[in-house]
Amino acid sequence: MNELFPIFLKLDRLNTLVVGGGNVALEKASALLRNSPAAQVTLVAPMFRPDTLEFLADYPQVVLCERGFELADLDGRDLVICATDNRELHEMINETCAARHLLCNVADTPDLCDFYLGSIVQKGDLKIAISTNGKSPTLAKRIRAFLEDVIPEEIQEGLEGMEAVRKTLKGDFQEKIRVLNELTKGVIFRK
Ligand SMILES: C[C@@]1(CC(=O)O)c2cc3[nH]c(cc4nc(cc5[nH]c(cc(n2)[C@H]1CCC(=O)O)[C@@](C)(CC(=O)O)[C@@H]5CCC(=O)O)C(CC(=O)O)=C4CCC(=O)O)c(CCC(=O)O)c3CC(=O)O
Ligand SMILES: NC(=O)C1=CN([C@@H]2O[C@H](COP(=O)(O)OP(=O)(O)OC[C@H]3O[C@@H](n4cnc5c(N)ncnc54)[C@H](O)[C@@H]3O)[C@@H](O)[C@H]2O)C=CC1
Repeated sequence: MNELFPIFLKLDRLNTLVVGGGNVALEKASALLRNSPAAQVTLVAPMFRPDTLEFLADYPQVVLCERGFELADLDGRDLVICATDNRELHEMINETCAARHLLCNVADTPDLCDFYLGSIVQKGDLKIAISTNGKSPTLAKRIRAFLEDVIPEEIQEGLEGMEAVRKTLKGDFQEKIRVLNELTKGVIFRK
């Protein structure tokens, strides 16, 4: 059983630190910023790869610190993602995060993670996060591609229509639920 609890974070209101500036850091930073383009992200690393710098150039709010990690880098953070090639550093950061009640993800090291990143399907306002409980990120990627394929682009019109109806419904909560259930009965996934 997958016991992970999924939530959807507002990364523009949180402060995220990515430790590292190489390939894996780019993967994690792009997962953050493609989902939340206004995410407040700081990266710290003595070396940033050109691909990383090129990607981050589109996000002017992102802060880069070109030096090794320092403990003070954890001050004021909400989330920390470790993506260097230094396992001991990751262990130290992970322990410090635990002591400070900071949520920490260590790329490719499930044992040191408080949370995992998921595979994300995006269609307008619809977002689906997929987790395989760490069993197979590759299978998660395949499932994402499948869902991207089968969910129609028109889902956005459906969502906007429902939002409009929802705003017009006044009064009794139970009645509201009844009307909304009725309206969505025949939508896409007919049983
Ligand atoms: C536990 C977790 C922790 C975390 O990193 O958050 C984790 C752990 C590990 N990943 C590894 C490898 C790969 N990861 C990917 C890809 C993704 N990995 C992601 C998440 C997660 N990866 C979390 C679990 C998510 C879940 O439950 O499903 C995704 C979904 C999200 C993201 O990272 O943005 C993103 C797909 C995004 C997309 O495209 O949809 C690929 C495929 C590829 O790149 O093509 C490979 C190579 C092939 C393979 O191994 O499958 C290894 C072995 C490293 C080694 O061999 O050294 C470990 C460590 C281990 O398993 O022990
Ligand atoms: N590239 C990949 O897709 C995969 C990588 N890995 C492993 O993940 C690790 C990272 O891989 P890459 O990102 O490709 O390496 P990389 O060499 O591209 O990046 C490593 C980054 O860590 C930074 N770093 C090193 N010491 C630091 C410190 N004290 N403080 C802050 N930053 C520091 C470096 O400056 C660099 O930016 C490696 O151990 C690699 O074996 C595992 C599976 C796949």
